[in-house]
Amino acid sequence: MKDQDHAKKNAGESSVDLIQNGMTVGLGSGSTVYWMLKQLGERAANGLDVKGVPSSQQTKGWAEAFGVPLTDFAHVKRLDLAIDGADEVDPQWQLVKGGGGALVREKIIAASANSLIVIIDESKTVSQLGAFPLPIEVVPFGWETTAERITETGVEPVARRNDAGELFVSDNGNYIVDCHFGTIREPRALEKQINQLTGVVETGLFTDMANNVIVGYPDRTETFGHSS
Ligand SMILES: O=C(CO)[C@H](O)[C@H](O)COP(=O)(O)O
Repeated sequence: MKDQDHAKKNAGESSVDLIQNGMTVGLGSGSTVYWMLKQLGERAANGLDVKGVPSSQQTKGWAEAFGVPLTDFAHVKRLDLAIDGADEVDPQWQLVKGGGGALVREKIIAASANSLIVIIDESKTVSQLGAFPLPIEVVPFGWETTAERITETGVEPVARRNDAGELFVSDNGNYIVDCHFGTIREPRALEKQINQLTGVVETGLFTDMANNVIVGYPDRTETFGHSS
């Protein structure tokens, strides 16, 4: 296993220690979350009473494979906590997410949780957001015009495609455009600006949402936040 994978594994596994008996937990998406799910499945098998709400079809599949009991928003209105990865985390814990294309459901889950725990390997920490292309989910109808409106923010959006070269379709049936800002100086303002554009479903900027950040290294983790 590569050092980065060890770091992701450490961060993912360590986050499970914050899950208490009886909790309902939002389950994020991505390769760091994979390790969290694996560990959570083991804890559930050993008697931890927990229910998860998955943020993507991929997460749902992994959770089922690992034996993590699942529920949905038809049955729970609030989550005790959410655990999710990120593509970039700045010193104020503003996040860029959506590299895996699950940003809309991830944000609904984060907004419904009493606490958001972000699990990352050390490579995700940045002094300023923007090097990672910001994903924006857009409605398919007239998406070209939505992309044109997004250029008002000073960026040329690039439609995400799958390996076959077709437009990538999210779990919600929408498209994603990736925006190479380079530097995002005011994440809060940019998040608001983009979300007001007609045709935009959601952006991968998650501002003022994270409560804890667990940074994984190949040999340890560091936890930052209210309970650290
Ligand atoms: O936002 C996400 C998916 O939409 C992921 O949390 C993000 O891409 C990080 O993924 P990984 O843990 O695989 O590096």
